[in-house]
Amino acid sequence: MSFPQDHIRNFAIIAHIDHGKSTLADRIMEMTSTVSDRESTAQQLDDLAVEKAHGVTVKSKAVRNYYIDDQHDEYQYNLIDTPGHVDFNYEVSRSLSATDGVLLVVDATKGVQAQTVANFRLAKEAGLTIIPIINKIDNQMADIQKTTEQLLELEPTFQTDQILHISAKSGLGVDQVLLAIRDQIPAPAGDIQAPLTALVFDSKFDPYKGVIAQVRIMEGQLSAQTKQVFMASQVASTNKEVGVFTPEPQALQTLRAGDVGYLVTGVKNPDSIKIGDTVTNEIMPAKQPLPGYQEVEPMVYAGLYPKDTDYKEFKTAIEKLALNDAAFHYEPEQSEALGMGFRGGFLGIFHLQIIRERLMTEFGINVLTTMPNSTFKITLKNQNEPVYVENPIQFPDWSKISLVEEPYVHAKITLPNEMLNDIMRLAESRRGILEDLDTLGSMVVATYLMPISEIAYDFFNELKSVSHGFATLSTESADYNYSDLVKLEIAIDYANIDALTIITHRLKAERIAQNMVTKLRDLVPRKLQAMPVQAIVEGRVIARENIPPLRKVAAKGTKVSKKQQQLRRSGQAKVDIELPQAVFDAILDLG
Ligand SMILES: Nc1nc2c(ncn2[C@@H]2O[C@H](COP(=O)(O)OP(=O)(O)OP(=O)(O)O)[C@@H](O)[C@H]2O)c(=O)[nH]1
Repeated sequence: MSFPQDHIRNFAIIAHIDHGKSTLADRIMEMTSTVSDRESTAQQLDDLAVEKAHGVTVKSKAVRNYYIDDQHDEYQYNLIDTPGHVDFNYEVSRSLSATDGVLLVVDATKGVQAQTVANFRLAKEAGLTIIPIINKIDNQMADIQKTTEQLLELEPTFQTDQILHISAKSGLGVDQVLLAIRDQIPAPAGDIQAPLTALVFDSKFDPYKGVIAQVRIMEGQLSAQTKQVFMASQVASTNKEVGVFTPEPQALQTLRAGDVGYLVTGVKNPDSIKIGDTVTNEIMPAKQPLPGYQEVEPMVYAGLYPKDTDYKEFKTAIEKLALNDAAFHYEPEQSEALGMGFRGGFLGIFHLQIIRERLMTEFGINVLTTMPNSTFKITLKNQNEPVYVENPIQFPDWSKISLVEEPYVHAKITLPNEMLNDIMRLAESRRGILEDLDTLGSMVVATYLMPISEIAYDFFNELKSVSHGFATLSTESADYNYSDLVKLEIAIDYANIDALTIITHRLKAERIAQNMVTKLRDLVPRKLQAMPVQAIVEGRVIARENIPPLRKVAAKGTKVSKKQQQLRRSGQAKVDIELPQAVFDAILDLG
């Protein structure tokens, strides 16, 4: 069924974590009879197994709903679900560009929180209509007045009587939300007769259908079985099907300007469709692509190695996963200790965990991940042009280096006023330099210049724990800056273990080295003879422990000769040492 544009609304729900976004989405789907009561299970939109396990929404999705208003007029409501975790901010902005307005949901028992502020800013920057909603008014702890004041501090142009009061749980007041969407969010613009431009805002790989893209049609129309071109990647194909999620996929003849839907691209290679690309018609192409999304740059890199899977199968899984996740980058890598694998690029540690779990749940592949690091910019003594290194193993010998720089970010931390001192201490311990301090009612936005490597490890979790979940973080890349970094290598039984090499700040090297050797002593599987674990920086052993032998009395003749030691160090004689994931996990905590 085709809808006139003025009967279409495209919107998203944004909120701080746990403020009730998914519950409201469920209720809207129920009340627009998209999903019948029978089908309704808790949190319809979170269908990836990982999302269930973490209780957060990882991938965006658009669902078409049909709303019949008080005048018995029928509207098409396209609801785009957005993720909540800070690592996925890029997905929020991407989903927002497919909408014309947002529902800003605030929990009445918690009030405006950090992610409320951060998401509000993203929506405002995108020029979207914002409908403020206070949720959980059924809860005894609800403080509607205070929450209203905080919303007015956030946006003085909000009118008190326009702020909606609801219980997403019981459905109370949600009818007013449906009316406000009709009355306040603008209908999509876009000429149906113009050449096609459609924005790809998400995509995934289906083993039977190939690449399926989610698109917002900006201009023109896209029909089933027509020839289309992806303007950035220059891939042309005849699509197999177009349609919408209701939330089950439902095929349609045509998607028109203003519609949000899916496109079975007819493309088999997961690599060739990029999120942010513009789809146009091959016969009547658009002159210009839409302004694309920002290329998402990884913040951290780590090695990914299959534990008991064939490399080819692993490679296919990685390719499919990357298609579904524009922020995940990868390239082949080889390690002496771990064999063939990939160097993955991620937005942060949480993103890395998600990828690891998705490989397990969606592909049944168990992977081992090495210590994450950021990119290093190194100027060598005899060269002018710097080299960029993403893998600690390729970090040059210290004697050849004249300057090491690492990427910094502007880290914007939004937090309640009274926590400022604690957060400042935390940021300074991570080499943060305060750049800006901005007050927004009861909240403060502190901006720090910080090395990505300091944020990549566990900064977000620490921030959460120091602020009891009240602070949020968003980052924007800054330039490279000088850092006194050193390469810390680990040798077990005199053999360098490449996968354990890390780059760290000189002032932290000794503490980290001592922690590493202590953990390795306990975690590396024992052998018949005792084995030394050494941490080496710039040719010097700075920490050492012994892995005890399996039995108290060492077998005779297992002592390693000086010559043998030398051969092992230079990699000419291999030692067979098993590295369980526990080793890498333990070292991850060292930050
Ligand atoms: N009392 C009450 N509880 C609610 C209401 N809305 C949501 N909740 C509860 O609040 C919790 C969080 O709700 P969700 O809908 O999962 O929150 P979310 O914002 O989608 O969370 P993320 O997906 O993790 O960002 C759940 O336990 C809900 O049952 C409400 O109106 N009243």
